[in-house]
Amino acid sequence: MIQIEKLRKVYRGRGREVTAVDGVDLTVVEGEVFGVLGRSGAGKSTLLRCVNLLERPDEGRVVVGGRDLPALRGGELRRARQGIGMIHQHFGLLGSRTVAGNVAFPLEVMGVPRAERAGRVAELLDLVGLTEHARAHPAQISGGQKQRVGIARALAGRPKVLLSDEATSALDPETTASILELLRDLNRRLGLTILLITHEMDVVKRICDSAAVMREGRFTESGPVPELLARPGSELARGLFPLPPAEPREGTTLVEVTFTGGATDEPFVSALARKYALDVNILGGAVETVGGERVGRLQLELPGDPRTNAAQLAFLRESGLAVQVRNAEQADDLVQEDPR
Ligand SMILES: Nc1ncnc2c1ncn2[C@@H]1O[C@H](COP(=O)(O)OP(=O)(O)OP(=O)(O)O)[C@@H](O)[C@H]1O
Repeated sequence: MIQIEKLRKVYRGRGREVTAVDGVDLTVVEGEVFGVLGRSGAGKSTLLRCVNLLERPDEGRVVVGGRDLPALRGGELRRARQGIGMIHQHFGLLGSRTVAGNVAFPLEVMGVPRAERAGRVAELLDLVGLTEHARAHPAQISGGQKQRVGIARALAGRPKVLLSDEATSALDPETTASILELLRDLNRRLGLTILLITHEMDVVKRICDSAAVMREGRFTESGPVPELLARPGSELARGLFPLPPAEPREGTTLVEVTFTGGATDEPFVSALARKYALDVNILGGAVETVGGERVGRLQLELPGDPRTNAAQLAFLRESGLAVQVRNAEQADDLVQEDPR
C-alpha cells in the first residue's frame, strides 16, 4: 500500500544542510498499522510528510496505492492526496467553526454538494463518537474530543491511508488509550492502513502490527513487531521490556529469553529445570500483550558457564524462544548466538 525506496530529504538554508531522511526503505502492507518510533529530530515528521508530499523528497520513490506520487502533478496529485488522510499532534482545528463545521470543511474543499455534506458529516461524527458534540466549538471540548474531530476530518475523503503525526502526544494516558483504540477500530472496520510516527513505546505496543526504529534519518530496525521483539539486540524489545542491569557472575550463564505467541503457553523454565536438574534463577522479566499476542522477556541465570550449558541453551531455542547469552564470550564455538 505504501512503498518507499531509498528516500532522502535534505533541508538547505543559511549555508547549512540537514539530512533529515537519509535513505529509508519502508513497506506498509495494506490494512496494517505501522509505527515509526524515534527521538526528537530523528526525521520522523519529515518522513511522514514525504508520504503525502507535504515535503518533496530529494531522492527516492514514494508509491501509495500503486501511484508514484512525486511523478504526479496538478489535479492528479490532488486526487491522489485525497486518498491519504492526516492527523496531527495539535489537532489543527478551526476555532471559529463548530465540530460539524470542521468536519464539513474538507468536503467543501472537495466540492461535495451541500445536500450530501450534512449526511456525510453525520456519518463521520458517528464513526468517531461525537454526534452529541456536533454544535460545540473546539474551545468547548476536551483534547481527546478534538483529536476525534481531527480523525473525522481526515477521513472525510474516504482515504485508504491515514498518516498520524504524534496524534496522542498532547493527550493524557487515558485519553491516549481511547484514541489508540479508536484508530485500531477504524483500521479494522474500514481496512484503513495507518502509518504513524511516535516517540512513545506504548503506542507501538498498543496498536502497531509492524514498526521501525528511526535514528538520524535512518531505520536501525524494522519489521513485524513480534519478530522485532524476538530479535536479539533489538532496541524495540529493550524499550518495551526493560530488564534490570545484571552482570554475569563467575561460573554462571546469563541468558535473556524472548518469547512470542505460542511459546508463552509452555512452562519452559520449569521444563528446563526438570530436564537438566538445574536451579534456574529468574533475575527479571516482563510479559505484555502486544498486537493481541502475549510476548515477553526473561532474564535467567543458569549454573555453569555458557560452554557447559550448550545443551540447555539448545533446548530453549528448540522450544521456539529467542535466546541471547549475555556472557557469550566465555563460550567457544559450541554456543552460537541465535542468528535471527
Ligand atoms: N523545515 C525545516 N528546515 C530545516 N531543517 C528542518 C526542517 N524541518 C526539520 N528540520 C530538521 O530535520 C531534522 C529532522 O526533523 P524532523 O522534524 O523530521 O524530526 P522528528 O523525528 O519528527 O522530530 P520531532 O518529533 O522533534 O519533530 C532535524 O534536525 C530538524 O531540525
